[in-house]
Amino acid sequence: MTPPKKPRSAKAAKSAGQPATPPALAQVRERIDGIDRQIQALIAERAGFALQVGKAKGKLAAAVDYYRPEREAQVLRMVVDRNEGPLSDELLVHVFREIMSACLAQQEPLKIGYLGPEGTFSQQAVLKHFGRSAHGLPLASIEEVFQEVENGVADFGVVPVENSGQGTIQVTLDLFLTSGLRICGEVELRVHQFLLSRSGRIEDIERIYAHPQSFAQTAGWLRSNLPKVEKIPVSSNAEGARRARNADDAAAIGGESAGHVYGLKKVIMQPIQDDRENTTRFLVIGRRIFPPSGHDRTSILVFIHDKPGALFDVLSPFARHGISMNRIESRPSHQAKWEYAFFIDLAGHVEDEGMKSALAELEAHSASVKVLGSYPVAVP
Ligand SMILES: O=C(O)C(=O)C[C@]1(C(=O)O)C=C[C@@H](O)C=C1
Repeated sequence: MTPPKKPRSAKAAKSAGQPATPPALAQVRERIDGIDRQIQALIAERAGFALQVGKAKGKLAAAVDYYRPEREAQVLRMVVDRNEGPLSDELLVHVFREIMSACLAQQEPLKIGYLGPEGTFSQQAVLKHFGRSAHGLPLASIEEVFQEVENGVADFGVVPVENSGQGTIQVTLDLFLTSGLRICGEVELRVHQFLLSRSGRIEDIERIYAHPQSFAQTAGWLRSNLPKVEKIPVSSNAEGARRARNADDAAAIGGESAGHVYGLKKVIMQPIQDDRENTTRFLVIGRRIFPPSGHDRTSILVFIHDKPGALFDVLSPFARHGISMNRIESRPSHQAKWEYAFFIDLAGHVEDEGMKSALAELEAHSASVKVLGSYPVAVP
């Protein structure tokens, strides 16, 4: 989380209307009530304009047609640019996402598929990106998330693609090899692992349930603090929390929301993962590519044959056009022996002139190129 911002100076604080000595509590609360009235009236006014924008888009079939991720990203970037504190960028972005989520849901809430059950980090990523007014659909697997977006049951899906400590989630990349879906957004989620149990008392714990990834992310803490406790791997952290709910001597490892959903207490108030910066990147998948937001990323898939200089031919058009590459990952193509697919993330949008030229040059050299999507870079 970005640290809360302080007013720039004593002068700034004064001009922001903060008096030198605090008035009595009742008076301050009166001021707060007045501000709340204004905020509420402004939110209602904003919701009215959002409805008007909706109408201006013409008669559209469903909520998915009103959704504009590029506009949402621009709104949130303006929030960050205006922020002079004392609240953090992350917190203000969260508040404005919720307002936009509610404004959009006035037409009809978006339906978002994710890897369930409830309480997973994927569900947290859905809430972070689409807000609480969207309707989450917990699904059994990442494959099912792709299927339900393909067949229109879900408007969008949210799938994990990489973790800062554990690397790529290969199932997700491989699904793009055959799917016709597009990437419409990305979400970065700071992953905080908590030790959760029914009693909340560390001395009661004799066994811990968790997904193997969560055991890996907390291995150091467990070695130092609970070396003798039995570790039982399960299919998801939410499943571990479900099992821990039924026993006094068991605990689970998982996100804060798994604790809420399954009624467990935090045994330790702080997260217990070894890497404080532990972050997972998720992709938003949908059925189309949206226009540029002004700060975008493009993901492409390039199929090449194993021949000398093949990788050089893939990379050089982007270098020639001054396009930065953020990530490159290779996977067997699953189409022909010794044929590879390169997943490449580039700075910019497919509608940019430089990107168009680079992609045209690339197509002339490689077996085939598939644009997976152009989407706004994650806002905090
Ligand atoms: O600007 C629009 O196109 C809107 O529909 C308004 C609005 C908003 O609340 O700001 C709502 C939903 C869209 O996803 C983007 C923005």
